[in-house]
Amino acid sequence: MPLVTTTEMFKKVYGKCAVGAFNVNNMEIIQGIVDAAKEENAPLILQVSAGARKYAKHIYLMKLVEAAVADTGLPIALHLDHGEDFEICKACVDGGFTSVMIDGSKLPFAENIALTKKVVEYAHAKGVVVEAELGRLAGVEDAINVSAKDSSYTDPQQAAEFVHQTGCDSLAVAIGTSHGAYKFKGEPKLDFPRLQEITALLPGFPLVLHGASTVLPEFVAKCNEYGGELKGAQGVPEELLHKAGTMGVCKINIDTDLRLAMTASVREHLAVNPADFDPRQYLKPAREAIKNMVKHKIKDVLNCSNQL
Ligand SMILES: O=C(CO)COP(=O)(O)O
Ligand SMILES: O=C[C@H](O)COP(=O)(O)O
Ligand SMILES: [Zn+2]
Ligand SMILES: [Zn+2]
Repeated sequence: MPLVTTTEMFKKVYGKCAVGAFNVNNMEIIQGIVDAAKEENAPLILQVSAGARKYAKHIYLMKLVEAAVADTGLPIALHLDHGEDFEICKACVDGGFTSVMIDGSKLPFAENIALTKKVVEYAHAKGVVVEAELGRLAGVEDAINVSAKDSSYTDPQQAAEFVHQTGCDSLAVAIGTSHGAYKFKGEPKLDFPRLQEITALLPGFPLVLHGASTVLPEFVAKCNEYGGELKGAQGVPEELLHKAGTMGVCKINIDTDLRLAMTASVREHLAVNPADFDPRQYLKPAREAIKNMVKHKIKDVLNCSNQL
């Protein structure tokens, strides 16, 4: 089984649930994630950021992901996360990725369209699919006023126009999520009426939610218990993610929860076993922590077990 694109996965899950897209940076992270997906018989997207490519190198990540496919037999999509220009998208298309994101969300509307279109033309000619982004995932504060929200959240009419003009295969939307471990100051909220409007204007079209980690309290607590300093960390509640998965969101991006699971495990292990110095002693439980967390996401939050 070669790497696959997301086209068939998204068709299969549309309106029912979302596929988990997990950021990968090294072998233990990849192994923890794919072992979980294998046990859940779930579709899977592994994504690589520009930072991950720089840290681990394209070829190492590529070979590790190919090894994961050979080892598990799972249909896995390999995706570039937040490609910021044509060149990095081209490098990933040419380098064996099956999906790329061109993130022109910081550009004016017309420039975002032009850049996305250019990437779509190049990628589609090589059988690679393209995720684009419209709207800004700024940190959302409780007191955000309506006009600030209107200028940063995805405008439904613009979303429809953007998709028709660019020919992109999926679209990341801004409805209240943000990247990292500090997503909300007050009560976590997503703009579901806005999501509903976008879905109504783009029926059957796959939407993507970035910044969708839950920032699981058990990992935050464990980090803090063993010397960490994560004060006020808060993510997207699981039931909101589950709901988004029934409203046209087909891909849910998770990175922070992987980082927290791994760091909590390493901190605990080294605190409890101060004499240990073999990396395998602390990376093995860290890999296991990632696997258990990802299984929980797939099964209980995204609801995409057995969707192959
Ligand atoms: O959107 C993401 C990667 O593109 C990750 O979001 P989190 O920071 O919420 O995990
Ligand atoms: O959206 C960002 C992802 O969490 C990737 O983060 P990174 O750029 O630090 O690898
Ligand atoms: Zn973005
Ligand atoms: Zn993102």
